[in-house]
This record gives sequence, C-alpha cells and structure tokens, in this order.
Amino acid sequence: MSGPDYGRSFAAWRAACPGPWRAYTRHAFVEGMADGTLPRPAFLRYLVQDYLFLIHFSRAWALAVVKAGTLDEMRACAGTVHALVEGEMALHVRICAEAGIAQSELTAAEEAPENLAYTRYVLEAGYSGDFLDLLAALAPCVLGYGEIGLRLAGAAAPGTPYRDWIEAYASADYQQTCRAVGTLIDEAVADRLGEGARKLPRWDALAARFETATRLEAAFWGLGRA
Ligand SMILES: Cc1ncc(CN)c(N)n1
Repeated sequence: MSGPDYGRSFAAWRAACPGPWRAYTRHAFVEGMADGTLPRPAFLRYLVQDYLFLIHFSRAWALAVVKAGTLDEMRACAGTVHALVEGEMALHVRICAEAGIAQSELTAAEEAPENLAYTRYVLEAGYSGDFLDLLAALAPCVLGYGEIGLRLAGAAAPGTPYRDWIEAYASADYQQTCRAVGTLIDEAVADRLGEGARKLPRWDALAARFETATRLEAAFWGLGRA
C-alpha cells in the first residue's frame, strides 16, 4: 500500500505500522464519507470534537515553534499553526453553522475521553521530549488527512454530501502543508540524527510515537458514535 509523497521519514514510519495505518485511513467512518452513507449526526458529533481537537493541536504546533532549533524550523511550525487556526478551523465553523451549531456551542462542548487522550498525548510528547518526538507524534494527523483527502477526491461517490470536507483535505493548500511538514521532518531528522538515522535506537522510538498517534487517530473516528 503506497501513499502520497510527503517525505522519506513519513514513508518509513507509515510502512512500519501497516495495520494501524490502515485502521486509521480506511476506517468505516472514512468509507462512509466516501460513499455518502455516513449519517449526518455522526459527522457533526465528530466535527464538534474535532474543533476542540484543532485548538489543542494548534497549541502543540505552537510548542513545536518553541522546541525548534532554527529560524527556518520556527517559520515552518508557525506556518502550520496559521493554516490550522485560520484555514482548517473555518471549515468546521462553517459546516456547523450550516447545521445550526453556533461557534459558542463548539467552544463550550465537553471534550470526549478519546479527544483528551490524543491531544494530551501529543502535547506530552512535546513537553517531555524534543523536537523530533513532537514531530513524530504530530505527523499522523497532518499527513493522514492529506492521504485520505487525496484518495477520496478520486474515489468518493459523486453525490456524497461530504464533498466539501474531502476537497478541503485534497486542496492544493492542504497538500502544500503536507509536503512542507514532510520536508520539515526529513530535514530535522537529518540535522539531528545524521545519515544513519534509521539504524539508531532513537529511530525506533520515533516510529513507536508515530504508531501510537496513528492508533489514537483511528480511535478518534469513533467519536461519531451516538
Ligand atoms: C483528529 C484529527 N486528525 C487530523 C486532522 C487534520 N488536521 C484533524 N482535523 N483531526
């Protein structure tokens, strides 16, 4: 199962956890958006939680600005904070507003345990680890949705009501963010671990972080349940 080109580290980490990656990117929730059978209430329940998720996820990218080693790394991470806060969250606000859910309701919603587990896992990777630990925990989120968006843009049923969600993640802007994050990770790995990175025990620890975040992603789709 090959994926989009978001860099060498992503490709290696993804290939190291094929089962969890498939459970995340081919989840029944995703396939329901593709064929249009996902019930709207389930989608909206997910979207409300995802709005809260993106707040904490933006904080995690802001933490990456703090943990960065160079001005270029800071710029790349700050660019991702901007894309989340100004771009992606607007999608959630718009779709929820169309369904009669005000932004104040989004902000006041209670975080589900799966949401708490995932966002705080990523933040903790940044608090207790270094820049690479944080990037490995952040990667499945950004890049997984890029992969899902690209696949569904080609494979989804023409009449699916989830076309705007799919197009947001297949968009040139989101795909550019994915490529920039992939490059950021590859360069950060090369700068800190060198050419032989994959032979180091540290590499396995980073791959394990990526896999844990991938499992938490798969669990997150379950938030659409009643
Ligand atoms: C849970 C989750 N994972 C990833 C994304 C894409 N940024 C998202 N919006 N929500």
